[in-house]
Amino acid sequence: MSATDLRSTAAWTALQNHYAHARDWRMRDLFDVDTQRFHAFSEEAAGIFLDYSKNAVTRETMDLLCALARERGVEAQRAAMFAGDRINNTEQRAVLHTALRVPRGEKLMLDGQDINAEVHAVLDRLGHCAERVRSGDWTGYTGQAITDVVNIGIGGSYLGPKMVCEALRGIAHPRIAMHFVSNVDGHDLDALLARVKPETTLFIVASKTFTTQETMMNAQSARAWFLKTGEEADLARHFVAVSTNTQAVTDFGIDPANMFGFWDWVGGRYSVWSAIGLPVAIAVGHDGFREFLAGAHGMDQHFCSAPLERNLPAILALVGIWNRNFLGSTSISVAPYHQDLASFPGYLEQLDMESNGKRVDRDGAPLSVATSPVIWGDTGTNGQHAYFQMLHQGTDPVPVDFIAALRPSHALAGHQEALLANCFAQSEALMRGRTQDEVAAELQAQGLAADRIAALAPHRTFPGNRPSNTLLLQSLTPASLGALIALYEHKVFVQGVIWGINSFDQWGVELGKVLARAIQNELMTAPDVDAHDASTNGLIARAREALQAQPSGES
Ligand SMILES: O=P(O)(O)OC[C@H]1O[C@H](O)[C@H](O)[C@@H](O)[C@@H]1O
Repeated sequence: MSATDLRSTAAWTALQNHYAHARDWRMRDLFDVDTQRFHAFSEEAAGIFLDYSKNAVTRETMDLLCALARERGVEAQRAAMFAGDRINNTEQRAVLHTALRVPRGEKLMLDGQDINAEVHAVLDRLGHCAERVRSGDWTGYTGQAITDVVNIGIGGSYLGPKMVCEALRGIAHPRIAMHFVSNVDGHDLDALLARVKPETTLFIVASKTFTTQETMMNAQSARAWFLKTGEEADLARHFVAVSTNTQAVTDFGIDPANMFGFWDWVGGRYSVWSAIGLPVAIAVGHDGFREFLAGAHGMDQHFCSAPLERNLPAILALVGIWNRNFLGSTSISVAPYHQDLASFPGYLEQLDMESNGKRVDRDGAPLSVATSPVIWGDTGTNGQHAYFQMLHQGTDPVPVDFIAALRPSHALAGHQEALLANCFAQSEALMRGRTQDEVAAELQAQGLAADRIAALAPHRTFPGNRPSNTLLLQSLTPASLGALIALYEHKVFVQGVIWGINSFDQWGVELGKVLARAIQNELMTAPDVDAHDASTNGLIARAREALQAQPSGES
C-alpha cells in the first residue's frame, strides 16, 4: 500500500461529488421510491444476514465506495494478509490469525515452517487439556476435579475469551465455573479468591508477551495465595500458561509441559482463536471450540472470494467509511439484542479502536481524514432505557449496529418476540423518525389545544434519517459467533487499508506504561517527587500520604 493521500484519489473525489447531493437524502424517501430496497441492500454469508438498507446509500454510493476500496488495494492487501506477507510493517510481522482457523492439512509455509501443522499440534494439545479438565481426569492436588477456572490476562488475553465464554454459556460445562481477572486493581483478584478453593481451581496465566504488568502481578499474587495451602510441587496441577514467551513462563515456575504456545503473527486482539481460547475450549469442549473456528473460517472464505459488492465485511466497512468520513459520525453504538452478547461491544472496542485508532499512515505521514470512530454500547433493550434518548433526539447522529439471534436457546414464552420487536422498532424509529406534522396530527386527534400542540410538538419530533445496520444470526452458536467476530475483524481490516494505516500495531498504549513504572517507584520509595508537572506531583504526594497512613497489612 503506497502512502498516497486518500483525499487525492479519484474515487474519493467522486465520492465527495456524490455526497454533495446525497447529503439531502431522506432515507424514508429512499424506501418509498424503491420497494426492493431491503433486498437490494442486504446480504447473507457464513450464517449471518446483514441488512444495511437503513443507511443513506444508493447503488451508486456503494459502487463508488467499492471503487474506492479497489483503488486503495483492498483485494491485493487481503491476498497479502492471507499469504503471510509482513503487512504489520512497524513490527515486521505477518498477520495470520486467519491461519488459526484453517482446517488441518491446508499447508501454509511461513519462514520455512508449515504453520498449519504447528497450529493443529497446539490445538490438539489444547483440546486434550480441555477434555481432561472437563471429564475430571485433570485433578487438583487433593485428587478432586476442577470446579473453577480462573483466566488471568488483560487486553486481548482477556476480552476475547471472556466474551466468547459468556456468549456460549448456554452450552458450557455445568461443573466448571469460568472466571476472568484482568485488572491490576487488587479488588478484582481479591474478591475472586474469596470465592474459590485452591484445591479445585485451575489458573490460566494468559499473556502473549508474559511481561504485562497487570497479568504478572495478578499471577504472582494468585501463586502466593495458592502456596498458603498447596505445595510448590502442586503448582503444575493448578497453573498453566498461554504465551509466546517460553523463557518467561519457565522463569515464573510453570512447567513448559503446561504451556500452550502461539506466535508473534497473532495480534493480542486477534488471539481468541489461538491457545488464548483455552477457557473457551474448557467451557464448550474441543468440538465446540472447533465449531467456533470453523464458523470464522467460513467467514474468511466468504471474505476472500465474494466480490466487494456482495462481501459482508467489505460492505460493513464501506458503509462505515461513508458514515464516518462523509456523514461525519464520530461513534458507532453496538447494540446486541442477546443478553449473552453483553460483552461484545467491549470486545469490539479493543478490536476496532486499538487497530484503527491511528493518526499517521503506514509510512508515518499524518492522515488527512478521520479514522476509528468511538465504539461503545450495551445490550439493546437495556440501552433503550438509558442512552437511546440521545440516539433518537441528540444533536449528533450515531450509527447503530443492531445484532440479534432469531432463535433463542431458552423456552420462556413471549420473550423472544418482545426482544426482536424492540430491536426492529428501534431501527425503524431511528430511520423514519416522526415529523412535526405527524406529531401535531396525533396530538390533535387526542384533543389537545392548539397552543399545547405547538409547545409539545418540537419535543416529540424525531429527526430520523439515522443510520443503522441489522445483523441477524439464526441462533447464537459457536459457529455463528465465530463468523460474527471474523466479520468484524475483516471490517476493521478493510477500513485500515482504505485509510492507509497499519491496523496491527498499538504503539499508543506504550507511553502510559512507561510513565506508570516510574510513578509506581516513586509511590513506593521516593521522598518528595517533583519530576513531573504540578498536577502529577500533587496527585503522587496525596497518594503517598494516604498509603503511608494506612496501617500495615491493609495494602
Ligand atoms: O497478552 P499480553 O502480552 O499480556 O498483552 C495484553 C494486552 O496488552 C497490551 O498493552 C496491548 O495493548 C494489547 O493489545 C494486549 O492484548
